[in-house]
Order: sequence, then structure tokens, then C-alpha cells
Amino acid sequence: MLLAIDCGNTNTVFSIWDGEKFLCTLRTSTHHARTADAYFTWYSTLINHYGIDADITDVIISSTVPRVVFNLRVFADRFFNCRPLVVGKPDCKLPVTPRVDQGTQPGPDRLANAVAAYERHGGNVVVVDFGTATNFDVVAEDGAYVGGVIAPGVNLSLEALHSGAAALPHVDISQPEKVIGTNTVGCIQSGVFWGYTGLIEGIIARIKTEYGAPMKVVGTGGLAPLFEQGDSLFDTIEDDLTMHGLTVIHKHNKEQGA
Ligand SMILES: Nc1ncnc2c1ncn2[C@@H]1O[C@H](COP(=O)(O)OP(=O)(O)O)[C@@H](O)[C@H]1O
Ligand SMILES: CC(C)(COP(=O)(O)O)[C@@H](O)C(=O)NCCC(=O)O
Ligand SMILES: [K+]
Repeated sequence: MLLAIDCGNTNTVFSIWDGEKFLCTLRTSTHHARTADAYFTWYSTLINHYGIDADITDVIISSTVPRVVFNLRVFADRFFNCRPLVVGKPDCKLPVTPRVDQGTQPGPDRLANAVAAYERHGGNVVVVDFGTATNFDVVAEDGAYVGGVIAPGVNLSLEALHSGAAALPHVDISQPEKVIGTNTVGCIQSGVFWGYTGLIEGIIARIKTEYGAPMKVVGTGGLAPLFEQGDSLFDTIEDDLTMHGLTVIHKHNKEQGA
């Protein structure tokens, strides 16, 4: 069985893939100082709690935080006796080589998203991934990741207002009833929610114009459903997109004899 690990700047997610389906998804906050032993204590407690019979033989890691990879490698080696595949490292092959400026290292989450989007939808896709940052990942007709857009994440924007302006409280994102807020919280929610809606609409429209061919738009990440306006922003929302990409990359490497 495969343990797929998607480590973002905010949260780290473990999913167990039995070759056909995910048996479970476990989430913890990302801390670079967490040790291999601490990962295992957390992991084994939850696996036992859910009564999952997991025989892990392989581990694949995508991490947008380089410093956590060392401890995750030790975790895989010590507890599953395996050498993990780490997306973005030279020994982890991708089905299609990214086409970006020389010297650019695209985020491994974006590479996994591109692989998943191609496998599910064929090429000509833009993925909108709501993480710590909000990424737009463009996937060409042949499945290559060809770049995109990085915007500040929704929660990062809310945090920035709170930390930069003495009179602005911490606010959770939600869709406000009105655009014209009549209290401070309503004003902030309006700025971030409608500002973000405009950002998503505007960037997708510009990407499509520049790309010059019809594109499918796939939303992913915890906040994607909040921004789904009827069906006008995304063609589909797929929460497991990055994880799915990791299973496809793992399969590809197995087939290549890695
Ligand atoms: N369903 C949700 N509702 C509200 N906030 C969410 C939800 N899912 C994730 N978040 C928040 O969105 C931000 C990005 O989360 P996540 O997708 O885990 O980021 P990353 O992959 O960068 O670690 C975090 O601040 C997280 O708390
Ligand atoms: C843009 C990101 C910070 C998003 O990471 P996340 O929000 O999921 O933590 C990550 O994909 C990253 O560090 N990228 C490297 C630069 C690039 O993709 O070009
Ligand atoms: K992510």
C-alpha cells in the first residue's frame, strides 16, 4: 500500500492508497521541527482509532516546505523500511517534463496537480488550488505543467489585514450577505470574499485569453467550495486532486522501475 504525503505551508495530509481507493485521510498542521517519531505516534494513533489495516510498502512525498522532508524521509525509512519518492527531486520521474524558465523549481504540489488534472481531464486545464497561497496551475495539451499564477492565500490576506492594521480584528472568511459592509467584520469579509471572487474570475479570463484554446477549470483545496458561484467559476471541484496526482506519479515511477 502507498502512503501519500502532501505537506503544504499550513497543513500536512497523509492518505493511504490501496491501489483503487483512499482508505483514510489524516491531517495535521505543518511543523518543520516534528520528528519521525512524532509523525509515527500521531499516525499510528489515528490508524488504530479508525481500525485501518494498513500495510505500507511505499511512500511518496510532496512538500512545499523543504525543511520537513528530512524528518519525513527518516519516518518512511524507520517505520516502513522504504525510501520515499520525493516529488521535484531528480530520482522522482514525472510523466511529462514541465516547460518553465530554466532554473525554476515549480512547487511539487503544482506538479502533482498538473499530473492529476491531465490524467482526469486530458490537457488544456487550469487548476485553482486554495492553499496557503492560491495557485493557478496551467496544464498544456500534452500534460506538461507550463506555469501559472501565485496569489496570496485567502487566510494569508485576512491575517495580513489583522496584523497590519491595529483596529482590524481577526475574521474568518465567509460570503457576506451584502457587498457594502455596515460593520468592520462585514467590510473585511466583503473585501476578501468579493476581492477574491474578482481575482479568480479575472485571472482565469486572462489565462484563457493568453492560452488561446478552450480550457477546463478545476478547483481544489479546502476553500474552493466557498468560491463556487453556481457553476460559473469552476467546471469541477476535486478535493483529492493533489493526492490523486501523487498516486499517478508513484505508479509512473513503479512502471519505470524506480
Ligand atoms: N474547509 C475549510 N474552511 C475554512 N478554511 C479552510 C478550510 N480548509 C482549509 N482551510 C484553510 O485554508 C488555508 C489553506 O489550507 P491548506 O489547503 O491546508 O493549505 P496548505 O496546503 O498550503 O497547507 C489554511 O489557512 C486552512 O486553515
Ligand atoms: C506556491 C506555493 C507556495 C503553494 O504552496 P501551498 O500554498 O500549498 O503551501 C508552492 O507551490 C511553492 O512553494 N512553489 C514554488 C514556486 C513555484 O511554484 O514556482
Ligand atoms: K497545497
